[in-house]
Formats: sequence, C-alpha cells, structure tokens
Amino acid sequence: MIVNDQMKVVSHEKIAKNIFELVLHGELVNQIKAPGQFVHVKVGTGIDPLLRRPISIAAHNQEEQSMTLIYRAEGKGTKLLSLVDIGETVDILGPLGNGFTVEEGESKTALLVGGGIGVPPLYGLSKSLIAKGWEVKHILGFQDRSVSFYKERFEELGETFIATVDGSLGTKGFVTDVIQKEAPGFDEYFSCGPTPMLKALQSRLEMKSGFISLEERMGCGIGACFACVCHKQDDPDGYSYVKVCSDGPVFPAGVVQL
Ligand SMILES: Cc1cc2nc3c(=O)[nH]c(=O)nc-3n(C[C@H](O)[C@H](O)[C@H](O)COP(=O)(O)OP(=O)(O)OC[C@H]3O[C@@H](n4cnc5c(N)ncnc54)[C@H](O)[C@@H]3O)c2cc1C
Ligand code: FES
Repeated sequence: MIVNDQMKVVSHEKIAKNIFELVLHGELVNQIKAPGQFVHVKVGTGIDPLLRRPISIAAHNQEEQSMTLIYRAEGKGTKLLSLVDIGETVDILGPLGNGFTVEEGESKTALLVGGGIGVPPLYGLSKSLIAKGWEVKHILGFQDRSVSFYKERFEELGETFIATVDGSLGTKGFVTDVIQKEAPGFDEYFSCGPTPMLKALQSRLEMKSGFISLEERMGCGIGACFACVCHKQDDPDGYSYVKVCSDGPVFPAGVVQL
C-alpha cells in the first residue's frame, strides 16, 4: 500500500562530494515489499518546488522502522533536502513502483552493476539476494574517487570492483571495461544507472538474463500523468509503452527501448 508519511530524520550525513545518506524513521517502512522500490520526497515546505523527487530506497530495517536514502545534491530540490536536520520530518510518499524480484538462488551468482546515483538500490538488493542464498559480485562505476561511496559496505557483502572515468579509484573507464577485464562469472545480472550505461551493458550481456532499473524523469510517481513513459522494445505501431513509475522502475533486460 502507498502511504504518505511524515518521517523523522534519524541521521543525515555527507558521505562523498555532494552525496548524502539520509536515514528516516516511520511506519511507511512496513509497506516496503522489494529492493529497488523508491519513494517520492517532498522537498521544501511550500509549493515551490512543486514536484516531489524520486529517490530509491537503498536499504531498510522493518524491525527498527528505518530506511536509508542516498542522494546526490545537485539541483534545487535535492540541495534543499540536504539542509534537513536530525529530528525534523520529511514528507514521503511511497513505497512506489515494482522492485527487483528476488528468487531462491542457492549455488547461483548475481552480478550487480551500478553507476553513480544508480548504486544505492543495489545495496539493499545485494543483502536480499544473499538472504536468498545467492553469491553476489558488484561492479560500481563513478565519475571519480571524490563521488564514490559505499565501497567498503559492498565489499562486506561480496567481491566488489570499482570503475572510475578518470582512474582515480579502481579500473580506469566504465563498468563495461571491468566486465571485459575481470570477466566475473555469474548467472544473472541486476543493474541500475544512467541510460547510456544500461544500454551498453545490455548489449554486452545480450546472451545473459538480467534486470535493469530505469531513472526516468517523473511527475506524479503513481501512474497518472504519463511523464515517465518509455516505449517497449517490441513496439511495431508506436503505441506499446510502459510507465516507469508504476510498471517499473525495474524491468527484465530487453523489454524497454533505451
Ligand atoms: C526511480 C528513480 C529512483 C532514483 N533514485 C535516486 C537515488 O537513489 N539517488 C539519487 O541521488 N537520485 C535518484 N534518482 C534521480 C533523482 O530523482 C534526481 O536526481 C532528482 O530528482 C533531481 O532533482 P533536483 O532537485 O536535484 O534537480 P532539479 O533540476 O531541480 O529537478 C527538476 C525536475 O527534474 C527531475 N529530475 C532531474 N534529474 C532527474 C533524474 N536524473 N532522474 C529523474 N528525475 C530527474 C526532478 O525530479 C524534478 O522534477 C532517481 C530517479 C528515479 C526516477
Ligand atoms: S510519473 Fe506520472 S505516470 Fe509515471
């Protein structure tokens, strides 16, 4: 069920350049069904900015009713969010969308590939996969070392490779360069990040089964406004589309035109 909760800020820390980790407490957490779901965050107190900001749930703890969001303070809304203090409340709508399906994975290996602000939902996903018996490997891509985060957290869960565009951390280049160089063995892949990264990954891993999570611009977040529509791969007449907010944001690889 989607709820609107005034969630209390438990902690709020800068963890890399312009990257913040926000831990919130509230009953909304009881409704979270799957890793990869997101919430719609109201930033500021008045009507400006009008639109909520979609942010993935990076992790949650149902017993403690807490959830972690990791976001980049970039534009007007996320910069406003970065000013929120411990003890204050944030207006959150969610959980929204369909997350990653996590099946039993005894003796199977998952490759999790994240780019930039697409990395956060993979942290909760990795934990859920491990709980279902999967071995996990991670490839995380960042612009450079200064904006990288959660390297050690992912390393605690499984083998972790980093790629940075300028080579200041890990392999110089993109996540696809790591795949080519390290050739990690795996059964299925799970990915979230910018569209060009997802496109390159999908084409390189064409023969593998996988899931991708899209970060399309959104309006309502609940399937009512059509702001987040994407065409399906198989779309002969131009009318076959999905709404990323309510049909996704997670889709099997190959379903959506990137
Ligand atoms: C399903 C989903 C999950 C996401 N998860 C995360 C996350 O975990 N961490 C994180 O840092 N970011 C995440 N994003 C991207 C995040 O929503 C945008 O970075 C953010 O909305 C930008 O807002 P702003 O106030 O900084 O920028 P502004 O320029 O002020 O935003 C103006 C408008 O454009 C939209 N917008 C701008 N950039 C994006 C973008 N890249 N994607 C979608 N909408 C955008 C804003 O929501 C807003 O409506 C996610 C996006 C989606 C769709
Ligand atoms: S954001 Fe309104 S339909 Fe998806």
